[in-house]
Amino acid sequence: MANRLKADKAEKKKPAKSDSFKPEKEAQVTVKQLVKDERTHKIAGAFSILISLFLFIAFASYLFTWKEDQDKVFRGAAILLPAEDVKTTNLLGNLGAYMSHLFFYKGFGAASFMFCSLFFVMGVNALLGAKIFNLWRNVRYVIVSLLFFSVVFAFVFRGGAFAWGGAVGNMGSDWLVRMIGSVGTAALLLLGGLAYVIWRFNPVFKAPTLAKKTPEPVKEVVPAVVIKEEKETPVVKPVGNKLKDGLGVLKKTPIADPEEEPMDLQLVEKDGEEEEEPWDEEMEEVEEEEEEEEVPVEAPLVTGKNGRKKPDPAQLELEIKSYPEVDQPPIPVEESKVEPVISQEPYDPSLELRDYKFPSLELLELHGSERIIQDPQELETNKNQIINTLKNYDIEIQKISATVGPTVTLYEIVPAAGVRISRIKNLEDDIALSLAALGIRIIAPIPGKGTVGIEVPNVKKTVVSMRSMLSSEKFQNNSFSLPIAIGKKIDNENFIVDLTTMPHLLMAGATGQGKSVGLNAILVSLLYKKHPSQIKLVLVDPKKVELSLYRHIETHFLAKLPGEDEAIITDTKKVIHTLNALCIEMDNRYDLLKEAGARNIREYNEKFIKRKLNPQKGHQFLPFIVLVVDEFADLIMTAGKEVEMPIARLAQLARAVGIHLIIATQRPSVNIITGTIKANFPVRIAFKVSSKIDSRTILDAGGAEQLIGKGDMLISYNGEITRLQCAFVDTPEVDSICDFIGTQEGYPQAFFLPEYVDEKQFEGKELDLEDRDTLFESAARMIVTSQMGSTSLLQRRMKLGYNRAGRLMDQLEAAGIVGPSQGSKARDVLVKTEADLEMLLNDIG
Ligand SMILES: Nc1ncnc2c1ncn2[C@@H]1O[C@H](COP(=O)(O)OP(=O)(O)OP(=O)(O)O)[C@@H](O)[C@H]1O
Repeated sequence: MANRLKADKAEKKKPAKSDSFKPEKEAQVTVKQLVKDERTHKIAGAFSILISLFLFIAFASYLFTWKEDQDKVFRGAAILLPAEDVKTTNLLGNLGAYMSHLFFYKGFGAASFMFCSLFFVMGVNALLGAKIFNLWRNVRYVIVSLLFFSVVFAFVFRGGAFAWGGAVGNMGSDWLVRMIGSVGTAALLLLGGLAYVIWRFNPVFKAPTLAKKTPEPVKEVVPAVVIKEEKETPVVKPVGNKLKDGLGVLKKTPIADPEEEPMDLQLVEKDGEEEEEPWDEEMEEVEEEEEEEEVPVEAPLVTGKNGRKKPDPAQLELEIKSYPEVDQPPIPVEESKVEPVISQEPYDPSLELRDYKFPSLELLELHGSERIIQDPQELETNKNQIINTLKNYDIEIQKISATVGPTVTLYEIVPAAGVRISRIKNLEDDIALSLAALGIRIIAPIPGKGTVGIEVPNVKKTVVSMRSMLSSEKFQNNSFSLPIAIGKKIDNENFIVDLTTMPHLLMAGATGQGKSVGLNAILVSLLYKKHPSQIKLVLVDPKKVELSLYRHIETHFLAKLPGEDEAIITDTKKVIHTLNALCIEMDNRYDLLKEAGARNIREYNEKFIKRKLNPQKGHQFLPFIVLVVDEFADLIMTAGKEVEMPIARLAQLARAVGIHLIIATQRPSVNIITGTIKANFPVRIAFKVSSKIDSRTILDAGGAEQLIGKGDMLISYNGEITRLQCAFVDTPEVDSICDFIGTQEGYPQAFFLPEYVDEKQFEGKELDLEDRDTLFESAARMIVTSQMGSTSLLQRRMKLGYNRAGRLMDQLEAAGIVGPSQGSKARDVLVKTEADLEMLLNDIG
């Protein structure tokens, strides 16, 4: 330390004789050391403050006593000598009178008060050992003010007896009057003063708008609330629109998609408006300066004149009406007025990767002809066989129709009057046996139809290419938050749904039946529709090969634990950590939502985009997180409850905060797909499984054992079981998509999940400052900068679990940075400035 001036070396050299009992000797202290010593600084600081006070009192007193003392102080410094018997009336005696005379009369007049402020600033900085005030700025101000005001005072009070401007002021004023005359001097000084005020405060000069009629919403925008809101977030200005619309380039969905989109499998929903909506706006940051705080208020007017960004009135009105409730809670009236301003400058989460290009459909292949092959011969044979078989069981048919799908054909039968459908259901196995064909599934009755369905595999099957699914109208123009193209139904309708409405997905199937292809289809759908800022994937792949292709997109789309090399998790221990980290992320997100008064991620992000949430308080745009586990059985076998519990917790609660799970398993037995898991995964997919029991475990119904493999699947969705042919995307296609994305500029690193620390590691450990948490210093800085001793703030900002954040807080308390816990209230922050903190951190080393 600088203030430790005892010389250790000199002491060491001394023999341990009688000398050792002597007190330590003062070492030679050089002037340089003395000047650097902090005690010297403190003394100088205190002295400087004292001078400032002294001058202030003396000057103030001088204002009243100058007349009486003037003839005495004219005698000069002699009045300070002991021999002189002179007594002045200044409150601070002869010295006070003399100094005031010096500063006022011979110096700068009343402007001399500026010296008090200068000494005060220097004193405070030196005494506290921190740059509380910017010294050079103050010196500049003082010099300019001394010169300016002394001249102004001298000019204004010309001819007065009191030295308002002092010698310097008089000199300046006289010179100016000689040069440009009195009027010129007055004008010049006025201009000088005005120029300073304009430069410093940049006031708004408004020409009276007599004839102009400003549109109402813009006029309403001025209330104080707007200024306050915009103050908290950096102001950004949209300057362009980059939405691409050409062939082969997919349109993006808006970030704040409606989460509760009703699922209608029959209707292809098109949202024409979406194509026109600007999405990816280039934005440029405007420097945040106190003086420019009014810019947001003026912004709509200014940008309104800019041809590119001027919203037409209809659009404005639409925006106001579209979010009436979101703005309600705090101050309904003001908020609705605020709306038009904010919506003009929304936050753009894609800004950081504004040049990101979505993969084009050219990267996908068409696997064979997309045309469904209808073989009339085959249809006729099957029809006859069905009729004959049923006749054998005394079941008469009224009508039979066929729908040819990509893999199977559905024969729909209307039984003759009097035939009970339950009878056909009971004969299901016998009929299947008689038809002697693989993959027959009988649906009796077809829900909502009162007919019986018999699905018979086609001899020639059609591969459903991912490309045809993604180029479909339904995929391109939907308003789903997380659209996934799964496959084609028997009637050739594309099965495209919103993952957020599922909200989680369980997938099972024996080996080689199409699970991995199914997972790829889902992931590819998401990659085609989502910007890297909108979604993050957590990939768990115990088999180590299935998902490894996605490592190329790590910095774009993957999330991982801090400090991990690999983003794709293959190790069971790390899976447990990751799942727990996701639970922490979920809890943190719930805190954010609560604070924002939002019910789900959609509302939250909407508010964030509209800049209604302050990033300083830990708010940020929340991307969706999709956890994909390929081979869940392996994990459950090795880690059991440790995996099951966090998965169940996430499945129960994570939907509202935008975390969705997709879990695949080869072994759909009851000890793997437990009741807890099943209860929380309402949507389940079954590829071909080896037994009816397995089928029941997944779907609560048989049938999956009769599928024919190669992506033939059943999905239990909304209480209905539908047969689909899964979309096919081959490994090279996935590879080229990942390559295409991977070669583009990504974020500096993968998205970090909160750090999860196994509490067992800390058990029994004493709180020891020597053994501080690695995040101690960053936590200390964050707490001191924000001056909020809140554990939940630490949790959110640093993405920590409650326990770790709590431990950090205890360590900060032990280090004297925050005060003791005060229950639900935030702790007091004892260190007030960053400089103090740096000193403290240095001290505790
Ligand atoms: N939707 C599909 N359309 C056409 N063929 C498919 C489809 N899905 C899978 N296949 C065929 O089945 C093969 C095996 O599929 P996949 O690798 O997805 O099986 P899996 O269930 O993941 O197997 P494992 O559990 O052993 O990894 C694929 O290589 C492909 O030839």
